[in-house]
Amino acid sequence: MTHPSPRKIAQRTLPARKRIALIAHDDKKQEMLDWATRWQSTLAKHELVGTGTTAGRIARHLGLEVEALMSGPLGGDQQIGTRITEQKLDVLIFFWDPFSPQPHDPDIKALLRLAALWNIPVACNAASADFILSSPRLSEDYSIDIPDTQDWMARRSV
Ligand SMILES: O=C(CO)COP(=O)(O)O
Repeated sequence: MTHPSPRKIAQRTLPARKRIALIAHDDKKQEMLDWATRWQSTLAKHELVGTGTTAGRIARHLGLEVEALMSGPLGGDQQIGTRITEQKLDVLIFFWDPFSPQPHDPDIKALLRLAALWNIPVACNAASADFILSSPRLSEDYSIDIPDTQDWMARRSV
């Protein structure tokens, strides 16, 4: 059964101090480290979280505090997705690898779906991540449209 898309929207405010998720697939980890090194002082002003291996490497190499969730193949992408759904994450930086199939491909697809659904800024490569990190909105409160969950539930008849 297909569901209609949400009809009514609500707002939520992304705080000035953003909760930013950092994730990179193995062949993209060095690129993520290089990118994070360029943005180190900016990233240090925000709250960082990541899938296990990515978070560990960024914390070790850059000396930044990064909350490490489970490694991606063990469910880390789903944990990040849960944070998005619970409105506890504001930005997703995910350098996924377009050349290597991943055992947890359904989890990756689910994460990207939730990021699209909940309208948070997402970067899947370094250029997009540069745009997000250089935006003045990164360090300001910023209001986004999200689905109105109460309206959605009220219209469900099953
Ligand atoms: O697989 C990942 C994202 O899909 C990343 O997981 P790790 O950071 O543990 O390598």
